[in-house]
Amino acid sequence: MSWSVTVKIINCQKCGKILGTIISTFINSNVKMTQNIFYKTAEKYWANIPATLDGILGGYGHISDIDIEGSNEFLDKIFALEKPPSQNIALDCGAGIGRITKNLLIPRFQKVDMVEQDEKFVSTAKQLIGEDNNKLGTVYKIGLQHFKPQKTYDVVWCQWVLGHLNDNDLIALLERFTEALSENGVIVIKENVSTSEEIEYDEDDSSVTRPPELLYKIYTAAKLKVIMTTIQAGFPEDIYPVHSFALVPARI
Ligand SMILES: C[S@@+](CC[C@H](N)C(=O)[O-])C[C@H]1O[C@@H](n2cnc3c(N)ncnc32)[C@H](O)[C@@H]1O
Repeated sequence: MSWSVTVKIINCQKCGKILGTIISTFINSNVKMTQNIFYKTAEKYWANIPATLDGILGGYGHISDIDIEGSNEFLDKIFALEKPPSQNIALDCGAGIGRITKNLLIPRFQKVDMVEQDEKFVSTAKQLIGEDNNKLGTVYKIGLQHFKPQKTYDVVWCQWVLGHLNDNDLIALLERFTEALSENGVIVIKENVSTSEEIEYDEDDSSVTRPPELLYKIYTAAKLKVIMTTIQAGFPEDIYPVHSFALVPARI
C-alpha cells in the first residue's frame, strides 16, 4: 500500500502565527507505525478528558439536546421508509459516556450495544444509563479498528468517532458492519465534514475531518450507498458542519 501525505501549515494572514496544519492523505494510505501513533495519540487524548458532556463534546455540551433532536428527526425519516429497519437492536459506535445510547437509541430500540475503547467512559456510561437498565446490551471495550460484530443490528449509529480511523480501517469496518446488518438494516454516520477539499488533521485529539467527497469515496469502496442525508441545523457557526448519512448495502 502506498502512503502519501501532504502537510500544509496554516498561518494567520495578518500576524503570520501558525494557526494549525492540514494533512492530506490518499485513500490508500497505510503505514503501520504512523498509524499506531495515530491511534495511540487519540487513546491518550481521550484518557485525559473528563467523563462529562462538556468533555465528550469538546466544550460544546450545550449542543447535545439539539443534536439529539436532529438525530430523532433523521431516524423518524428512516423509519418512514417503505422498508424500514426493525427496532430490536442498535449499535452505538464510539459511544463515549452513552449520550446517544441513553437519549436517542434506548427510547427506540429493545436493546442497544455500545463500542467504546476508553475504560472511564465505559463505566460512566453504565452509571448514567443504569447497569440494571435491561435495554443496555453488550458493551464492547475495544477500538473500532479492531471491532468485529458478533450479532446482527437493525441500526448501526456512528457519530463523532470515525475521524479517529484511517481510510483503510474505516472501509474495512464499514464492510464488517454491512455483513452484520439485519434485513432492511441501516448504518448511520453523523460526522463533522471539512469545508475545504482537504482532509484536516487535528493533532490534539489525533483525528481527521474529511470532506464529503472523500466520505462518498469511502462509502463506495465499502460497497455502500447513501439513501438519505441531511445537515444538522441549529449548531453554532464556529464548528464544522455536521452531516448525517443513512447507508445501505449498494447491492440492495
Ligand atoms: C467526540 S466523542 C463522541 C462520543 C459519542 N459518539 C457522542 O457523540 O456523544 C469521541 C469518542 O470516540 C471514542 N474513540 C476514539 N477513538 C476510538 C476508536 N478508535 N474506537 C472506538 N472509540 C474511539 C472516544 O473515546 C470518545 O468516547
